[in-house]
Parts: sequence; C-alpha cells; structure tokens
Amino acid sequence: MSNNQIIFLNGVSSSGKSSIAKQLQKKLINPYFHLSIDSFLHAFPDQFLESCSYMKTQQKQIMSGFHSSVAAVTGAGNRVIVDHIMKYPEWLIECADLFHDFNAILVKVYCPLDELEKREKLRGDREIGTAKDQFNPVYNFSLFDIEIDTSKNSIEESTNTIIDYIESDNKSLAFDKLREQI
Ligand SMILES: Nc1ncnc2c1ncn2[C@@H]1O[C@H](COP(=O)(O)OP(=O)(O)OP(=O)(O)O)[C@@H](O)[C@H]1O
Repeated sequence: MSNNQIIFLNGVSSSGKSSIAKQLQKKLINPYFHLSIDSFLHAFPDQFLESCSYMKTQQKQIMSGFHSSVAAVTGAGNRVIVDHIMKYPEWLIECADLFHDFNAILVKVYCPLDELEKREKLRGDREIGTAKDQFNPVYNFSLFDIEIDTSKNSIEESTNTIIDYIESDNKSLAFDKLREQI
C-alpha cells in the first residue's frame, strides 16, 4: 500500500466522523494525519466565519485552501484521514482532481436524521438545526466506496469495516468516477 493514501470521511455534523478518525488512528498500523474541516476553520477568525455575507463570497477560496492542503500533505508522502462535510458536489470534484495521483477511498458516514438530532442536542456544542440543514445536500450525493451507518454500527465496527476495506484488494473507484465528470 503506497504512502499516498487518503481515507476520506464524508458525513453530516454529528454523524461520527471525528470519533471514527480518532479510532482509525489508534488501530491502523501506519501513521495517518487527521485533517478535519473543523480544525481548519478554527484557524480562521470567528467574526468572518460568522458573517454570512463574507462566507457567501469567500467560501470557495477557503474550501479550496483546505482541499489543496490535504493534497499537499498527501503528496509529500503522508497518509491522511480527511474529516469533511461535502455540501456541494463541486467540492468533491475539486478533491478528485487534486487526488488524481493518490489512493483515495471515499467513505459515506451516514446517520439517520432523528439520531443526528438527538446527538446534536446531547453534545450541546453544535447549533441546533445544523444536521437538518446539511442532511440532504451531503447525503443526496450517491458516489462512495464504502457506506457506514453509525446508528447501526459502533465506532469500533465502523473502524473495522474501513480497515478491512483498505486491507482487501478492493479498487476504490468513487474518485475515479468523479474525475470522469471533470
Ligand atoms: N456509532 C457511533 N459512531 C460514531 N459516533 C457515535 C456513535 N454513536 C454515538 N456517537 C456520538 O456522536 C457524537 C458525534 O460524533 P463526532 O464528533 O465524531 O461527529 P462528527 O461527524 O465529527 O461531528 P462534527 O462534524 O460536528 O464535528 C459523539 O458524541 C459520538 O460519541
């Protein structure tokens, strides 16, 4: 398995991406960076992130910066777990283009809306309604290599499914198919 490996976790807020990413880091034999859109956005000033008018015009640059940074870290010979909320197909297509030399697996981290809303309330640090707003844009997109349902599978089970996939001879095709749309 090459060093230029990306495990791309795509799912709505509270679906369990970060928990799975952390468990993957513990269980995978090789070291993987965990690069999350949340941490990337924390590096940006709050007053701009909270400004709808600013984000409306600048979101594209910010997201492209994140996608390019993932490609740069991977291209330098590292393995990466990406934790992202793909609200627009264009973001995935941009990633597919940037990842053309890498072995990238697209994982759909699914969770039904009623369970997401329960988790959102329990967490207390997520704006109520975030999962509902993201649900259709993120999950309507049907291309993926593996789908995980975190309302049915524990963090441990989801992690094992991803590791089994990586260790198998399965060819990851989702990003290849996305590239055909460019
Ligand atoms: N089977 C499960 N798999 C993953 N997370 C679960 C599961 N069951 C409950 N959770 C809980 O869901 C909550 C949200 O998980 P997590 O922070 O990993 O989500 P996330 O998708 O990274 O969210 P965000 O995008 O908002 O950061 C956590 O409290 C986690 O413990």
